[in-house]
Amino acid sequence: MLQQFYPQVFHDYRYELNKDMNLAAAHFIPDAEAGVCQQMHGHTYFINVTIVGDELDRTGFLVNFKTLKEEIHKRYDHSLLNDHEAFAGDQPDTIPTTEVVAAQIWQQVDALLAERPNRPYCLQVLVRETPTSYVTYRPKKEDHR
Ligand SMILES: Nc1nc2c(c(=O)[nH]1)N=C([C@H](O)[C@H](O)COP(=O)(O)OP(=O)(O)OP(=O)(O)O)CN2
Ligand SMILES: [Zn+2]
Repeated sequence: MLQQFYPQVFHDYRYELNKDMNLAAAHFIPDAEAGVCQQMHGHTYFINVTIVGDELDRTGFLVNFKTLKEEIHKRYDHSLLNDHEAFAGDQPDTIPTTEVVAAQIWQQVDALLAERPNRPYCLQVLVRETPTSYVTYRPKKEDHR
């Protein structure tokens, strides 16, 4: 299946965890460049997050798969993305394009992981908006905690 193709990130952490999820959401891109996508429309977004680390927590997890799903799926499923504060502005980094959605999910997941004593790290977020279009977001070296 097309959605099961993942770009590999090379690293030397001991553990790598991947969590897939689907969510249904609507959006619109308020710019003439977006053509028909200026009109509100929906997607079943496919999301994959890649988490790495050298240490596990006391449960033997890098991070619980369910925690990741709750953070992302619960927030955005069956919502209009433009209604969320992060996507409500008119600056390029607040328009709910696939690129910005991927970057925003990275920010959220990074904030969540920063609180964990075993310090896992999100190395990649993949957001597929349609069967033919996806974006991967990878933090720069200077974003590393
Ligand atoms: N760089 C980006 N380009 C476009 C985005 C985006 O988020 N980043 N988004 C859109 C629209 O929201 C649209 O929903 C998706 O566009 P597209 O892949 O063109 O959709 P199609 O299903 O029509 O693709 P086909 O391969 O032509 O069937 C537009 N551009
Ligand atoms: Zn769209």
